[in-house]
Amino acid sequence: MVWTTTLDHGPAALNRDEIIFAVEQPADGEGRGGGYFVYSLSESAEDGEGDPFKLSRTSFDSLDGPDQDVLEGLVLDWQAVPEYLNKNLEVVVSTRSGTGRAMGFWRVVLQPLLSEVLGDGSDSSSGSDGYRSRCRVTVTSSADTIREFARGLRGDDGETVVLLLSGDGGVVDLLNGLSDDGETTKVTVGVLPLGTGNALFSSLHKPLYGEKGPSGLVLGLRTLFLGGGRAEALPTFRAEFSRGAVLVGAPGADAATDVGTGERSNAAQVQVDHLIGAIVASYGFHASLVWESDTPSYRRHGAKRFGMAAAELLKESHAYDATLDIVSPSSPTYTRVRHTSGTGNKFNYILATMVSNLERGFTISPESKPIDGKLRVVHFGDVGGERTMEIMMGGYRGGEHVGMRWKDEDEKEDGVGYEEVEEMRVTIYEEDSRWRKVCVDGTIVEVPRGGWMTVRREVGVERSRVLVPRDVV
Ligand SMILES: Nc1ncnc2c1ncn2[C@@H]1O[C@H](COP(=O)(O)OP(=O)(O)OP(=O)(O)O)[C@@H](O)[C@H]1O
Repeated sequence: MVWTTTLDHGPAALNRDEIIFAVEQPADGEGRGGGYFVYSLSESAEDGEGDPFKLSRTSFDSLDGPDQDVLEGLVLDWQAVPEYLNKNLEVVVSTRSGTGRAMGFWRVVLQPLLSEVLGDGSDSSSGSDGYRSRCRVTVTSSADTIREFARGLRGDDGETVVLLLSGDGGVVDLLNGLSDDGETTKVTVGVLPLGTGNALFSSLHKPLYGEKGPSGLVLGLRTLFLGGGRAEALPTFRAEFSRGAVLVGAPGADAATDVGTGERSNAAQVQVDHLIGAIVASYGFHASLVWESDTPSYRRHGAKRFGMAAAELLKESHAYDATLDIVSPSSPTYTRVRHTSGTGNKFNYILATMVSNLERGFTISPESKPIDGKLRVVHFGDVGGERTMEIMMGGYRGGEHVGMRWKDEDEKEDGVGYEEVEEMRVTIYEEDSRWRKVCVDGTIVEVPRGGWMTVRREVGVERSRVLVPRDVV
């Protein structure tokens, strides 16, 4: 464990983006002591060498100095720690998320901070038994661990807070493990972004992200410890699949086992009839990219794996044989979506989302706001690899792709479709199973030829609550 306590640095020694929070130290009866402890986190590059995390505590007499404006907004009052930190804490460490840093983060960063803020029960004179007696840690050992864990929480009456050290896959595992259509569960989830894309986290924190600024983990810790008790209902959608749809594990890995939503047909194929999601449901380039980039050799590269796998996929420039029908908020029936590009009846991209960002720097749905509960679809036709690339680059420029339009050689006009929907249905006609993968929040499902996926916004359903940063919603 790297736990560096630095007591002799002045304010200029701190990197303001690394500051998590500051706490005031009580002075003794004679006015000695007092001042502040400032906690900060430095991280090494995800795919770099050396210790990934270093947590520091620095002592100051006062907050005066160059970082005063930042520090004053980050003071944690010992007497007013967020009320959810006094509930049962369930920490979930997802060992396979991202580049495998979750366990290190728990040991080196989160556990010491919980001890500092809540006490660890070792000081009997404080009269507090600390957080340890009400904190349980679950470390994943398989693709089923989080679902199993979540099943054990069903029916929770609001007394549990899950601190999820994972990416989006952990969120969807949790939601689906919790989801039992007959029972309500009231857990509150705090996400510490240790996955690759971390779309949900990045979208919830988007208003706080600048060009540079604090890392996702620093922001996640600020939300957790300074959140001011903000836990909001997490909007969700329900994806349903035609008969014969199966869950697919990462390429080359053993298939996932039972998801609690379908029946097992054999060891490698688990039937699935529906999944609950909160982030994204897609078919085409995005789903293929998520699936094909999930190999150990790509994973090693962190978020860069998407770009690397994208380059390979774009070379193939596959046009997906499918139809898309949508139900808009103003119409009760399905309308067929058509594009004129290329063959005129194929798609490169179909993606429904409830969030703005798929990664911190990649805005897929610029109109989406944190927790707005709206489902939006981005789609385009058979435009080829080069134009797909141009469109995707618009996502890295804040979502400029959604306004893109063009004319092909035959003067046919087309563009990127972007609209709010209540529901969408994708029907897939591909022969080769490689091109029949759909993605729900990172989980891959293979749909049979002629089969479909529908995605419907859930209205009036609260499956869990999620911690949101102060001043965002
Ligand atoms: N030890 C393990 N063995 C197999 N699967 C695991 C293990 N630990 C976690 N998992 C699964 O791996 C998946 C990790 O997905 P997660 O989304 O958290 O990371 P990611 O794919 O890197 O990030 P993102 O989805 O944000 O891009 C989860 O579905 C989780 O259940």
